Amino acid sequence: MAFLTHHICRGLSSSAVRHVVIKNVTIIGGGQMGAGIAQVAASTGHAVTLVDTNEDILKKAVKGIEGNLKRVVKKKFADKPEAGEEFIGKAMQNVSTSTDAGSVVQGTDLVLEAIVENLKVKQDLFGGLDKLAPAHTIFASNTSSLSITDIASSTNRLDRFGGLHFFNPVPVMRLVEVIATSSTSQETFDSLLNFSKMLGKTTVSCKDTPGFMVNRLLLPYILDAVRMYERGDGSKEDIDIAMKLGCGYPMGPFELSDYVGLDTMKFIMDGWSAANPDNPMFAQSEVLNKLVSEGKFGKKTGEGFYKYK
Ligand SMILES: CCCCCCC[C@H](O)CC(=O)SCCNC(=O)CCNC(=O)[C@H](O)C(C)(C)COP(=O)([O-])OP(=O)([O-])OC[C@H]1O[C@@H](n2cnc3c(N)ncnc32)[C@H](O)[C@@H]1OP(=O)([O-])[O-]
Ligand SMILES: NC(=O)c1ccc[n+]([C@@H]2O[C@H](COP(=O)([O-])OP(=O)(O)OC[C@H]3O[C@@H](n4cnc5c(N)ncnc54)[C@H](O)[C@@H]3O)[C@@H](O)[C@H]2O)c1
Repeated sequence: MAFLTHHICRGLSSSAVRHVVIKNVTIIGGGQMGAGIAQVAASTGHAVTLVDTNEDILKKAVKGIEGNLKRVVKKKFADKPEAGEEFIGKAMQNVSTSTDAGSVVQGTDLVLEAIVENLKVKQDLFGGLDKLAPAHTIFASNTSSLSITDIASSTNRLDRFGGLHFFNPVPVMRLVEVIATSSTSQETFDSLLNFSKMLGKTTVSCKDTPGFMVNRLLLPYILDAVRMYERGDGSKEDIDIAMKLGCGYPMGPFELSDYVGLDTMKFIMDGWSAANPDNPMFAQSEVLNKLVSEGKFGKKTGEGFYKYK
C-alpha cells in the first residue's frame, strides 16, 4: 500500500484556510475515467491506488496508462527520450492496484470514485468505505450527473464530501468541475480545488445542481441530436459533420456518444428520466435502448452508433 501523507497547510496567505493536501489517492473504478485520472495523478507525483472488481480489468487499465503515457512523452520529451523514459518510470511507480477498496483506504487522503453511473451502487460503495477510511479522508465522486448530496447521504462525512467531475479523455481535457454541496466544508472544497490544480487542470466551481455546468448544456444537445436522427431529419453522419464543420466541435454528437459510452449515456438518461418523468427530453430513446441491449456500447466494445473494428 502506498505511504500515508496528511499535511495541514499552515501559514499560507491570510485568506487561505487549513486544508488537507492530497498526496495519496484511492481511485475506485479502473475504466476509462478512473484509469485516466490515475494516469494524470500519478504523473503529477501522487501515490495512486487504483481499485476495480477484478485483476483483468486492473491489468488492462495499467497497460492503458502506460500506453497513454508513451503518447504524452512522445510530445513532451520529443528531443529527450531518456528523460521521457524516466518520466514514465516515475509515474508507473506511483501506481498500485487492488481489488479490495476496504483494505487500501486506511492510508489515503482522497477516495475518488469513478464506477458505474448508478446511485445505489455508488451509495453502497461510499457507505461501506466511510466506516474504514480515516477521519481526515475526503470522499469525491466523478459522477456525470447524479446528485452529490444524494451520493454523500450514505456516509457520515457530509462536510468531507464533494464532486470532482473530469472529462474524457482525462489526460487531454483541461477542465475539472469542482462541486460543493450545501454541507461541503470550505476546507474540503479548497483541498479538491488544489488537487485539481496540481493535476494541471483548470477548475470551475459548481453548485450541486443537475448536470453541474457542462452536462446541463451537453445533455440536451446530445439528446436532441438522437431525436433528430430518430425522426429521420438527418443521417448520423451528416449531423456529426454539421456540428464539426458548422460549430468547430472536435467530434459530432454521435461520435462523442460512442466515445463517452452508450451504457453510461443510458444510465445518465435513465437517472434524469426518473427525476423528470414528465419532461419529453428524457423520454426513452428506442435507438439508444436497442444498441445498449445488444451490448453495443460504443468505442469500448467496438461498435455503437459506428463500427470501430
Ligand atoms: C446523454 C448524456 C451525454 C452526456 C455525457 C457526459 C459525459 C461526461 O460526464 C462528460 C464528458 O467527459 S463529455 C466528453 C468531453 N470530451 C470531448 O468532448 C472530447 C471531444 N474530442 C476531442 O477533443 C478529440 O477528438 C480527442 C482529444 C479525443 C482526440 O483528438 P484527435 O485530434 O481527434 O485525435 P488524436 O490525434 O489521436 O489526439 C489528439 C491529441 O490528444 C492526445 N491523446 C488523445 N487521447 C489521449 C489519452 N487518452 N492520453 C494521452 N493523450 C491522448 C493524442 O496523443 C494527441 O496528442 P498530440 O500532442 O496532439 O499529438
Ligand atoms: N465516460 C465518460 O465520458 C465520463 C466522463 C465523466 C464522468 N463519467 C462518469 O465516471 C464514471 C465512470 O465512467 P467510465 O466511463 O469510466 O465507466 P467505465 O464503464 O469505463 O468504467 C467503470 C469501471 O468501474 C468498475 N466498477 C463498477 N462497480 C464497481 C465497484 N463497486 N467497485 C469497484 N469498481 C467498480 C467497472 O468494473 C469498470 O471498470 C461514471 O459515473 C460516469 O458517469 C464518465
